Amino acid sequence: MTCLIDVDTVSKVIKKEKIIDSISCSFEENRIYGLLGRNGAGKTTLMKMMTGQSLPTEGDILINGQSPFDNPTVQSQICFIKESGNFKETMKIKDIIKFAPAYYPNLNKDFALELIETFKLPAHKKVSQLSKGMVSALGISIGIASRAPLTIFDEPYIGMDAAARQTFYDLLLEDYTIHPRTIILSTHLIDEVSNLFQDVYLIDEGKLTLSENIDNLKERSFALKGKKEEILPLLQHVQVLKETAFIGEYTATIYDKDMQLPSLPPTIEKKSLSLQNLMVLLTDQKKEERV
Ligand SMILES: Nc1ncnc2c1ncn2[C@@H]1O[C@H](COP(=O)(O)OP(=O)(O)OP(=O)(O)O)[C@@H](O)[C@H]1O
Repeated sequence: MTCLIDVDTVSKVIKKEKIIDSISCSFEENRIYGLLGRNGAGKTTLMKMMTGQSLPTEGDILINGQSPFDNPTVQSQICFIKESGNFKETMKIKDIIKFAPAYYPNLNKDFALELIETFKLPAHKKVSQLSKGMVSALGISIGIASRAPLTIFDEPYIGMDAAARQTFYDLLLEDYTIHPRTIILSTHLIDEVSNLFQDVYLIDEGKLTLSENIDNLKERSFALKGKKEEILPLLQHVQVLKETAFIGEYTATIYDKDMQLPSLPPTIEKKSLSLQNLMVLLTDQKKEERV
């Protein structure tokens, strides 16, 4: 697998505040990444640096070995769809599609028009005349049709209803299967999209606190339910995220990163954890007291 993006000890200071704190990670070619984290964690700030919209204060970001900043060759390989402000308000949808290949050389105009129709967008209307959900659907249509080797969506579906969001996920996956590319999706609707992700990166207060393959994450995070005296001795080498006790029944929610948990007796019930719950627990500032 070829590395597309190399983020090397990157920090970003804005107005004397360290927003990104020494992040190192890489993004491989043709994989789908979930970039997750709480509000204000630093996801957009990192994506702006990866797309060359701002420079790191320290460290380097390279796309195929080159800095994306002020680099039209690299920029032409990137499509970054933000939660708003992607298009000029005065432009009509049909003109946005007409001129889009100038920015995204791989964009397939016919496919873009097909997507516009799928989302029932009025091609003759200006962006300023569209509803919030329609503007988001326009961004998503351009993002998918761009077929850019690096396509980044930052919370792209503000105002879109559940059915339209599902259409987005289905179309993205369908087109990715035929035209693989690196896709990074930042979202708070984690469970809705978790099936799309191949890898998950979690940012917490500017630091990269987790980078893991989705199958590993699913396999290694769960809740154990049973008698406290039976469960406690098993928790020596795992990360305990939460403990609860209710009428003699004890539950420990754990992340067993290094697969250290011994085999379980039949008296202990093992329940899987949703990705959303895992992310909430991993970023929970008020760590639960032992019960
Ligand atoms: N131009 C700026 N001036 C001052 N602070 C900024 C600026 N841009 C970002 N920040 C701060 O950086 C932090 C991270 O912001 P960022 O937008 O990267 O978070 P995020 O993880 O994308 O959040 P969300 O999920 O809410 O979109 C926040 O505390 C934000 O206030």
